[in-house]
Amino acid sequence: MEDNQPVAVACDDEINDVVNDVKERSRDQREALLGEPTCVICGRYGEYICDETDDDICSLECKQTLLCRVANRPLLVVPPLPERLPGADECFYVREYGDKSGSQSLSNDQSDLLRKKLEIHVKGDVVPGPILSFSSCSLPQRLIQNIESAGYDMPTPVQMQAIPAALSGKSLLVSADTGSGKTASFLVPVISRCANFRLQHLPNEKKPLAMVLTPTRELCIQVEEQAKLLGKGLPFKTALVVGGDAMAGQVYRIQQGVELIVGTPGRLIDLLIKHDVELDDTMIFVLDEVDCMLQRGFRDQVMQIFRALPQPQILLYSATISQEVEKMASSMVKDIVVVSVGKPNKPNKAVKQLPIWVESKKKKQKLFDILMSKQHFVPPAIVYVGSRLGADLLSNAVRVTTGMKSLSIHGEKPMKERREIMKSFLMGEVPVIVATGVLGRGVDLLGVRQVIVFDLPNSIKEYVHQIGRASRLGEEGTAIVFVNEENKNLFPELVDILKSSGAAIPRELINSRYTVGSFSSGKGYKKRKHGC
Ligand SMILES: Nc1ncnc2c1ncn2[C@@H]1O[C@H](COP(=O)(O)OP(=O)(O)OP(=O)(O)O)[C@@H](O)[C@H]1O
Repeated sequence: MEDNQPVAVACDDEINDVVNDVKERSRDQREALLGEPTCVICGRYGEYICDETDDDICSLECKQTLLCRVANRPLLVVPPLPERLPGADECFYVREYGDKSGSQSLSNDQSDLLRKKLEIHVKGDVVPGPILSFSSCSLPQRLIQNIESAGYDMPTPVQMQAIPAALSGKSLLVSADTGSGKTASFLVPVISRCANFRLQHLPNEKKPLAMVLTPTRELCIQVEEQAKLLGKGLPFKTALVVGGDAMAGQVYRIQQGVELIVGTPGRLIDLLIKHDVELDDTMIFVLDEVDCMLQRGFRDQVMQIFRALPQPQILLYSATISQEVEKMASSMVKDIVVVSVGKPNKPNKAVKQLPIWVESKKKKQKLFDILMSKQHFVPPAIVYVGSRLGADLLSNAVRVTTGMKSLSIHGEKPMKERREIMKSFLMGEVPVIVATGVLGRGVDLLGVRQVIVFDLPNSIKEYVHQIGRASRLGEEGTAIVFVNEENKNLFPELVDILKSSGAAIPRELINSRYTVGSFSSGKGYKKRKHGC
């Protein structure tokens, strides 16, 4: 594949198959699963988008009903778009006091003070200062309404800095705690720039304008769902491109015209190779969980997609970013701005870590004890294990021993089942989920306040992400962590993390010969006073 060339090769037969696949009747369409768009008429799977209204629909039949309804609807019921949105390359950030929204923007000194107070660190030239409200950076009015409807009264610190910086067109490498609102901090500028672009250019041009890649299907589903919510009523459509769902529907959706593609790298490459998708208007490329996306395994696919794009603005995000990732990011684009909020690569302070020394053969019993203890178990909880088979076996054992409903989730399960499991977990029907790394990063599991790390992952980075599932936006959560000699490779870093979080450290971990060196220069760790 040549640099900057579309990856895809047209295949008319396949495209015809896709077009012919459109469902005629509502009853031909299946029920919607968790995270999928739903038909605005009948509630089934919203596989298509009605061009005239921008609504999700399941079939030609429902499209017809929708159009009839809209034709009879009083005019004002359809929310009006703002008369004129600012251009994509206009400066969105208002520096003076008292912009037209009535909100205030900050002087340079005030910006510096606010950054210091909120631990916002910025490296790079001419970076716009932080914003104090969503209305102070000239977002489309409808987007501001959608942000309000989502219940976001104020931007979080990472949003305060990353939104104006991304709106100014700069490429960013952003790190901030798990659960700190990073997703909206890239979606808001993506939606704003895409909607403005569409309003200013030929209405019949429908090539994708932005792309978000993430490592797992679950995370893609969630990001697309949030993008749809925030982009509602704007010229902003999305396509989800993940394995396990039929490619035909995904291709059809893209060919109908979308602004944003959210996908996993493998399926996206596959789709781009087999189908003709023109990427020459794609102006924003987002890598969520960038450290994972630039690791061996994903890196080649990610770079292949990146090279097919015409020098887009890049937005790279994670809670854990190493110097190596920073170097790679700088090699992707010149003048990248680095934003970090709080202490990089550290666990979220709102998660209380409770490490327990448990020999491998006793781990199961320890888990059952916790799950059966009213004092220690806080459902719904996620139990992280190291293997797919381990996840199946352990959730089975939890069911048999505790009598509690428990399900496992991992990459070998079919997509449909994974969606259903997530749905019943999020609806509170299942108190325990045993998961591999597929639920370790990025997923926003509202309601989860307890994580049990049964098998420590291979790296401390993954550990930081896993325990991060126990807290969203600073709400307190706990992470019970099983440790034993088998995790000796992680001891120095683990002890470091536990020390810096003020967690009690098990005696066996402190005394281990694999740890001892790491204490020689350290101070102030807490010794465990009570056994768990
Ligand atoms: N400004 C805001 N006000 C209120 N809630 C918000 C705001 N921004 C985001 N949220 C909510 O906070 C939660 C966490 O956000 P999000 O999932 O984006 O975190 P994250 O930083 O991406 O975490 P992770 O690193 O774990 O992926 C979500 O439920 C989101 O809807």
